[in-house]
Amino acid sequence: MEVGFLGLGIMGKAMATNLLNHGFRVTVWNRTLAKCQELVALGATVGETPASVVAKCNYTIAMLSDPAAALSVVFDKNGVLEQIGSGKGYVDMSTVDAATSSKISEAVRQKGGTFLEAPVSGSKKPAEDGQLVILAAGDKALYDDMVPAFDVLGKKSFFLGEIGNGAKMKLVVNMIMGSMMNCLSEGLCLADKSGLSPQTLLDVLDLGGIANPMFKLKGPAMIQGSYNPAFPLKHQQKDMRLALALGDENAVAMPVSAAANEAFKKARSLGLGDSDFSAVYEVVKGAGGSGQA
Ligand SMILES: NC(=O)C1=CN([C@@H]2O[C@H](COP(=O)(O)OP(=O)(O)OC[C@H]3O[C@@H](n4cnc5c(N)ncnc54)[C@H](OP(=O)(O)O)[C@@H]3O)[C@@H](O)[C@H]2O)C=CC1
Ligand SMILES: O=CCCC(=O)O
Repeated sequence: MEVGFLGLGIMGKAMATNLLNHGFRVTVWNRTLAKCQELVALGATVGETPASVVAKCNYTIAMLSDPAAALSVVFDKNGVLEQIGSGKGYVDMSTVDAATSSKISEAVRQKGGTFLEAPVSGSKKPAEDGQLVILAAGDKALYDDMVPAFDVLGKKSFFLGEIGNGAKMKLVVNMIMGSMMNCLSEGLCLADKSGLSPQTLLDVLDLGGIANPMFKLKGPAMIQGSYNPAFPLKHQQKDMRLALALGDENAVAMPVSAAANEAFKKARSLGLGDSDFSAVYEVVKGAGGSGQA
């Protein structure tokens, strides 16, 4: 199967590499074109623009940072829309809001193409290992066509129905994850300040009912103050912002998530946007450290 791939950031690079390793023919494009060279070494071909990738491939996947990037790659000059049409499918796996996804879907369909949103749960390592969870919605025939690629990229894919449902599911999941990360940060801080070992706290958590892979993976690095980005904090804050807007639309009060969003915003203001999202621990430590015991 031949696929185009737009966006070679942390996730896109891992996903495109995986497809190449499994025998897919892949044509890549990235805004910073130099980043394509690593993929060329693995057998990829380079497209000079998103439009040229779509012209070459019947199926094109995008993995871009945020709604602005997702829209730009489709609607701007040399964008996807210039070449999309009958017989061509476009699959956006970026995390965006439902309105962004709907706008892209309508434009692609107006040109005769098909569209699927397919954001993913799982980070850099699951992307490298083909263990993502794919949350697809939109054109069912395109979903069926993409199953061979999804089987390589993920351990499970869901088809969630109409456009917007994949985006919303992803935002709900990441809203929960961002709140949990803040809660873990407060717990580590509280353990430390009250004379307990943060590592022992992690050991206790891992044996109980709230054990989870995120605490197990991120906790030890947080204790070391190490925030090598797997999931950049600026993207987690974007997801909190979009999830809170979804709560607003649906009149759902989310005070816990709103507080978590403030902590991520604060972290961004401290220059931690490109660090891993677990760097929100630095904000919690700062707040916790300013007063008397
Ligand atoms: N990292 C993770 O753990 C996960 C991330 N996601 C989601 O996947 C998406 C990608 O994440 P990730 O790979 O981590 O992000 P990165 O920041 O590593 O990569 C972002 C990509 O978007 C491109 N980009 C940014 N702005 C524009 C623009 N205006 N026009 C064209 N291209 C643009 C970048 O190009 P350039 O190289 O030129 O900057 C790069 O290819 C995000 O929506 C994120 O929320 C989902 C699940 C997990
Ligand atoms: O959007 C990023 C999700 C990261 C994860 O699921 O671990």
